[in-house]
Amino acid sequence: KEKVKITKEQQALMKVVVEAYNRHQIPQDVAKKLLQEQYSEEENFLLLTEMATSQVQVLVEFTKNIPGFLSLNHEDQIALLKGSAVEAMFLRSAQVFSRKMPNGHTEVLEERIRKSGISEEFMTPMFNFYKSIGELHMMQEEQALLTAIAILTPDRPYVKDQQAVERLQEPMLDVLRKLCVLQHPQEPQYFARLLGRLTELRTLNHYHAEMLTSWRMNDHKFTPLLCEIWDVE
Ligand SMILES: COc1ccc(-c2nc3ccccc3n2[C@H](C(=O)NC2CCCCC2)C2CCCCC2)c(OC)c1
Repeated sequence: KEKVKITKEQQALMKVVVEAYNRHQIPQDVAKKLLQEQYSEEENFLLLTEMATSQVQVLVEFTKNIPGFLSLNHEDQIALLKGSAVEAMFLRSAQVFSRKMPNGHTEVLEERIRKSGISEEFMTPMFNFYKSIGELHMMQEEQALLTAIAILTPDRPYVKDQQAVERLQEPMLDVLRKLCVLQHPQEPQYFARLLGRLTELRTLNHYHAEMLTSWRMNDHKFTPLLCEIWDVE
């Protein structure tokens, strides 16, 4: 049985990505806000657009710290950010949702989200994803690397130099694979399950614009940054 070993370079790569991931956290905690009180559908939509706008800004800062990202062709940098922003947002939401909370808080949070204004048909795929992320009990290193791997997806629309993106994504996949073997020795399939979540994320991408436009309220207003990143307005 070959002894899996994380090299010095891989340790350094992981350290850079995890520190960037932890540095760029959402300013105030949306879960706390949602647990404090019930908001109207309009207030919830505003809260979502505010949180999502700040999350996109945080995502850009995180991405700039991914080794090699800033050396990519500039149009490709934009294509990767635009292509992964919604996935990164749902990945972050899933992590917020599956955080350990005092008894009963997760149920209250789920109820508040169910009643937030989002239409019924999207609840199942969204909560299935949140729960499948929760079941993995991901460490922060795994969360950071998985987010970087999602951003560095070579086959996003309009990416010209896919090989250059693959060359950045592969070392992340290698260190994540080794980390999974070392942290979850009893579960050889754990790495494959993590990557399976990225496939599930892509389906949420597909629903995203409709989730927003079908929010139970009139006159959905978006910030200019969200209009750029989301396919709305
Ligand atoms: C497009 O449709 C939707 C629907 C629900 C969510 C969602 N899922 C959540 C799970 C845990 C906590 C918050 C959650 N949220 C909204 C939010 O604020 N999401 C933030 C986005 C940036 C990263 C941190 C989370 C809430 C939902 C309740 C009403 C107010 C917004 C969502 O987040 C993409 C997008």
